[in-house]
Amino acid sequence: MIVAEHLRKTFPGRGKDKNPVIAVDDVGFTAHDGQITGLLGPNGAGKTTTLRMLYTLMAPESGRVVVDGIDVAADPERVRRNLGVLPDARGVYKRLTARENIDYFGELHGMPADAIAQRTAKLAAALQMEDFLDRATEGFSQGQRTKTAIARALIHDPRNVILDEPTNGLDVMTTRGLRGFLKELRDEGRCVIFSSHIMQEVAALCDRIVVIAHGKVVAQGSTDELREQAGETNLEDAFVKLIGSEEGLHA
Ligand SMILES: Nc1ncnc2c1ncn2[C@@H]1O[C@H](COP(=O)(O)OP(=O)(O)OP(=O)(O)O)[C@@H](O)[C@H]1O
Repeated sequence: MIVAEHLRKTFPGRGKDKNPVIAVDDVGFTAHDGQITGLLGPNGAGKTTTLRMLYTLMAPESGRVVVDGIDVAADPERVRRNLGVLPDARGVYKRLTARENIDYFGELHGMPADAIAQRTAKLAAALQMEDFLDRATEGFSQGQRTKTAIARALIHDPRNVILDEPTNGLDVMTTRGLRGFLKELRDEGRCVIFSSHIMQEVAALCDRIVVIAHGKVVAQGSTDELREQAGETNLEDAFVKLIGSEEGLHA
């Protein structure tokens, strides 16, 4: 379970505009085990910055993150052992094959070789990676790189999974496959959080949706609860009302 409490992050102004950028402003939500939680918001809403604070890459200016009862600021190492992260920059090593990329992370987590091999086989089957598993990742398509980065993030079988825009740039079939995979992770009882700027994406997949705009949580709940909060029967109308724009409505 991941709890975000009153998170705030400001960046100094750069260039001509010296005003600081308030990227995240009092963001709070709980992502439960056995559920998929979606962070939905338009470009620049603060999703990536929020996720970076959740997965210990960036310290919040105020507020805190608690993962499975552990305060991230107090014991980031322990938290990281129970997190699988797909960052916004996928960053696969291009000289290595997909399998070597995955193995490397398994080794960093101190896993024995046979456990790495077994887990890789399971992930490669679930993500339909068998065709390219032993190819060097240089020249990989965006979907192949994303799948490699997801498998690498999950090699150590983490209880909590955080994915930044996992379906970005993926084709319809790959997206369908990935959705099924995320549902499996949820059904295994894991806590899954992902960000997206596409309403249909989160509506199709998430048990809970946290709607973020201009660094703030403007609404959260199930799709039914969001419709109710917005006073709209149509989900699309509800999102437009909550976010205040039509951005992100069309995939
Ligand atoms: N390192 C940084 N330095 C300065 N400003 C930043 C930095 N990181 C993020 N920002 C600003 O903070 C705001 C939130 O950015 P963030 O990347 O969190 O949004 P997002 O919701 O993930 O957007 P997108 O969907 O476009 O990826 C934006 O205005 C962005 O320009």
